[in-house]
Amino acid sequence: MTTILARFQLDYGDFKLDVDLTLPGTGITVLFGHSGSGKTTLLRCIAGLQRAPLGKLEINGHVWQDSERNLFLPTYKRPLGYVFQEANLFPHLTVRDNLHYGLKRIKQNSGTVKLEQAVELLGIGHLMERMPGHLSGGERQRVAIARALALNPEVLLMDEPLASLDFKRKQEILPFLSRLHQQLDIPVLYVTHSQQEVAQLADTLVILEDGRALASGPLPETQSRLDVPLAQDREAATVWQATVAEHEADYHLTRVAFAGGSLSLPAVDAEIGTPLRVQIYARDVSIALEAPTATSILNVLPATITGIADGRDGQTVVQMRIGNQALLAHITRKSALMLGLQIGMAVYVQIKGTSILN
Ligand SMILES: Nc1ncnc2c1ncn2[C@@H]1O[C@H](COP(=O)(O)OP(=O)(O)OP(=O)(O)O)[C@@H](O)[C@H]1O
Repeated sequence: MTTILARFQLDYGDFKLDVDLTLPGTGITVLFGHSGSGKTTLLRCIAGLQRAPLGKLEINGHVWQDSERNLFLPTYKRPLGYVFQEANLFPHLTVRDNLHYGLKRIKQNSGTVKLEQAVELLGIGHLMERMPGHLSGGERQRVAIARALALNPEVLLMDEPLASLDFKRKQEILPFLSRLHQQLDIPVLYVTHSQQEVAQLADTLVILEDGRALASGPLPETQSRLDVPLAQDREAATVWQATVAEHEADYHLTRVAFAGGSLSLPAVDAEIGTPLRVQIYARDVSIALEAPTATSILNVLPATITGIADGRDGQTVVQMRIGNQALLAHITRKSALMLGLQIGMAVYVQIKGTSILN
């Protein structure tokens, strides 16, 4: 399996970047953190737009930087796509010409993504003869992403590509981004400070703070780590990858399977086997010591407590595992004491609500 090794040390005076990351060579890795945490600086180091004095970067086994050997591949020699916050299309060229621009310098048909496939994936076939000035912000950004993909990159770097769009446009474009990682093998490094984008897109999450990686790993594990601030947040949630297993038409329900069992959800219009992302807010999870026998809640699952921490405002944050899946619960401190919750205890979780993200 391909991996991305990224080790950088850089000093701007007030700000220092110091990261040592091993990231998967597939799927979407979200670089998440507050403004000023170093997300863009890290992405620029990976692109070679910023040269970290101490740095090692290896993509797919190819070394793009190794300061010990004084090796630094300039940006134009790095097979990458870069999507910025603003689409940066040439205003005097049609969408078609924008897409073809830059293709001349790369070997056609040598890689995994063809221009036609990028156009199809981003749903922009009907826009090919338009000028950028006649596109919506979301359409412009889709063209910019297709243009980056058509370069056949070994890695796609995206720096807050939705930040300049309003809520409605963001919602329009997110499904296209989800499709990228379902249908392409290119690793995507995606910068955002939006928890919603993390939930909808991330396979791997890197949490940056003050130029350092506080945590890095698969999304549900990283979201539910008790030593990073996300788990304490009022909007704390865990996102599970699941697949549609069965439709219970009489009840208007769909059963989805995940690594630790199955969940009943309000009916989903999707074929059996369709992958789904299911978000479970920590506030929607309650805990019982015995299997509740009389309850209206459909999703009751056996779990093991793996961590307990104080939360805000009289809350306790409980980290659990259900099969291979991590889950967070926010319960009152009083309930945690009354139940005598401890690490290693076998409990039952009741999930009051779920939301489907794709
Ligand atoms: N060329 C530079 N010279 C000096 N300081 C810089 C330079 N570029 C960025 N910085 C500083 O480095 C820090 C990290 O900036 P960076 O843009 O990487 O953060 P970010 O997490 O992407 O923030 P945002 O979400 O606001 O874009 C900031 O304090 C910024 O002011």
